[in-house]
Amino acid sequence: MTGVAMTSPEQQGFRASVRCAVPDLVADIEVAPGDTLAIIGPNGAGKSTLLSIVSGLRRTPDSRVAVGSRILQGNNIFVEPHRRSVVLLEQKARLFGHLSVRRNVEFGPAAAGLSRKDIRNRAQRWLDAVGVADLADRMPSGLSGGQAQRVSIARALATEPEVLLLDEPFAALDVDVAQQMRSLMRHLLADRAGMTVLVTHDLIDVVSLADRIAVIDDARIVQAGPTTSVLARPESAFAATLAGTNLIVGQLRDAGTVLADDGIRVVGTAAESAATHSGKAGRAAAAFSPRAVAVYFQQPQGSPRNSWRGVVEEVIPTGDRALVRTRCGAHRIGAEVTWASVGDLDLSPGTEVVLSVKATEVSVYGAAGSPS
Ligand SMILES: Nc1ncnc2c1ncn2[C@@H]1O[C@H](COP(=O)(O)OP(=O)(O)OP(=O)(O)O)[C@@H](O)[C@H]1O
Repeated sequence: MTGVAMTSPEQQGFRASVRCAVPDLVADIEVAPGDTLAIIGPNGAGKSTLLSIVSGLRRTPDSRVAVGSRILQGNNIFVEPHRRSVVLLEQKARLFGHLSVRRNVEFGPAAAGLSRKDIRNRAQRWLDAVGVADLADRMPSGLSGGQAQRVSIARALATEPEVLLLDEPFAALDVDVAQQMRSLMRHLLADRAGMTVLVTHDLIDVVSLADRIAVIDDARIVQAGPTTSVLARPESAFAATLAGTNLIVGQLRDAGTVLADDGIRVVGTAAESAATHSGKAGRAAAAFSPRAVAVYFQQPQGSPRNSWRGVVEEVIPTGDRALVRTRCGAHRIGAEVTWASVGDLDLSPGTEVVLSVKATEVSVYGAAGSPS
């Protein structure tokens, strides 16, 4: 990707063409209205630098940033961060410690010059939307980490930004709280007409929230495309590691069951409550580790709830074990097994096998995006 045209009024999405000398960073991104782009990549790849430039917190002379025909940076224009309608939400909730929860959420609408009544209404709407209305009179020091992050989401969204930037928003939270927040965020994003850029290291964040992915490595974008395509055909070591988890995306049939387009049915454990676990258009993802996959010659006894016929494509050494990559329908499923099993089953490319996974080893959660 090279220079991004910044003046076409037909293009209503968010576009940034980032050029930074120190650190040396070149990255062009585009996000369509209503979409979420995940930026993934190893530590030090340049993700946070990218967000700081598009939010206007860091000024680099050659970068260009626009939302539709509104230029935020470029053509001798530099819009200050608080006037961009771009909000950055970080890992750590940064609430104003001297203001109550309600006042924190009212801050943005008040700064935008809304009437007192509109400020109250808008803050109340967001306090309700993120489930913290009952905490409105508390001070930030009296909140748990998860509550504080909910309030900071309400505070960010109460400004109704055109562009929401999320920098590892759940990384500092306990696993259960992170899961609740992810589910909340997915619902908020599904209703948003604005654009979202999400920086994350977490596969579940990517699959739950992102329509598209840009993989950044060594300060360059090395792959970009729809989430499921990039994860199915990762072109960088980082994306491949992230995609190392077996992932089957399809329609949610009932709580914990995903039916993929090629007919593979996966029964798992719903990671979220029944009311919230399906994503856009009823899409859901089932994820399980290659270590949870057992390989047999024939249908195993006791008929486990997940068993699929497949053909071995590759046997890859991973130290004291082997990763057996198999093709099942349109999917690739990896199984990590001992070398003794490789020998006993005589596994090599072309061997027909039956794979099985316990439902308790499979996490099912709502997925963003549509099939690619
Ligand atoms: N102001 C600066 N001056 C010089 N180098 C910087 C500056 N800011 C960041 N860097 C360097 O630029 C590189 C990219 O940093 P950045 O924080 O953007 O990476 P990241 O992808 O967000 O990493 P992480 O996943 O660890 O947060 C790193 O090597 C970092 O040390």
